[in-house]
Amino acid sequence: MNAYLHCLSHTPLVGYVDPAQPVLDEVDGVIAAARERIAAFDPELVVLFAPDHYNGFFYDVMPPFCLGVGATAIGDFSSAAGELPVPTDIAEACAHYTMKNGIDLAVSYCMQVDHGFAQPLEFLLGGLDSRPVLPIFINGVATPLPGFQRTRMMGEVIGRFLTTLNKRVLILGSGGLSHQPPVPELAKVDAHMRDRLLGSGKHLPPNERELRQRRVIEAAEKFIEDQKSLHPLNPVWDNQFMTLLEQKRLGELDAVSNEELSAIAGKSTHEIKTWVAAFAALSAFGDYRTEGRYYRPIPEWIAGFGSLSARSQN
Ligand SMILES: O=C(O)/C=C/c1cccc(O)c1O
Ligand SMILES: [Fe+2]
Repeated sequence: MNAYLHCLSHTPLVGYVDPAQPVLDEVDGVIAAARERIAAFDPELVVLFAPDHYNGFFYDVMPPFCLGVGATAIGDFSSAAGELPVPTDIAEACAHYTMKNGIDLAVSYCMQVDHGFAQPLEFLLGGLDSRPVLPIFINGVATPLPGFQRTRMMGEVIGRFLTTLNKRVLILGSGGLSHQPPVPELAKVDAHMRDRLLGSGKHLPPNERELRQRRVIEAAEKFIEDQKSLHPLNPVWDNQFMTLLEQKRLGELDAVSNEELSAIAGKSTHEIKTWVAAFAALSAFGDYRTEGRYYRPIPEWIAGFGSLSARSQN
């Protein structure tokens, strides 16, 4: 019974607005090394905590957490599209266990996911379907958001469930660190976008999909020139956060409110709750040791870009 963890920033801007070649090579090297460690661990099951960006979850029903008993990636930007291989029996057992243990976890038998889920599976495992996956959505953009404490508790319960399986489990967290790309906010949008955020955005017409992606690409191009055009990246916060995880001080984040986090590091930084859930799940396996820590602010990708592995010690 052991577990391996990897948390990785994602960004759909890879291949659209890239940093200089030496930075690309550096990131490629970091990801290749993580992929090798994961391959050596040879996971039998992957648990993936990831957010959504108004591609699968909308304000018709917006859960803080949702387990996909079935899930399909839409292939936004250049991410992979297709069905995720979710083991139904394990997913259903996980949902029951989690609900019985005090966490209200929504379930979806047809969860639609985007690059937030697809990218780590592609980068770290070579594709969407290489291993059985339990995909767990954590709302990181649509207020009201879950807080750090609740997210940590959810991760701990999922982790306890995983320890019952007697399998080699890979736990992934996808997103963050500091960043604020141009994601629409319900309180600020016009009637058309409001309708999209309330649910009609689930099947965007191709021209609107193209416009949406163009808006993000243009924001990245502008951000390279003017780092005040979006909320600035915050390497100090990002490094403090990674140190907290390394030092097993997750609980200290409970005191940070969502409003504070948005102000410190940007409104999409809530994606780091996927890292908190992942580390909390790993902690259910006992002591852990981190490895492969990497961080670099990459404005081209609108991302405080981080990568961190950890292995359970028993
Ligand atoms: O518009 C989107 O779908 C999201 C874009 C984005 C950009 C940069 C970093 C991220 O984590 C993103 O999801
Ligand atoms: Fe994101």
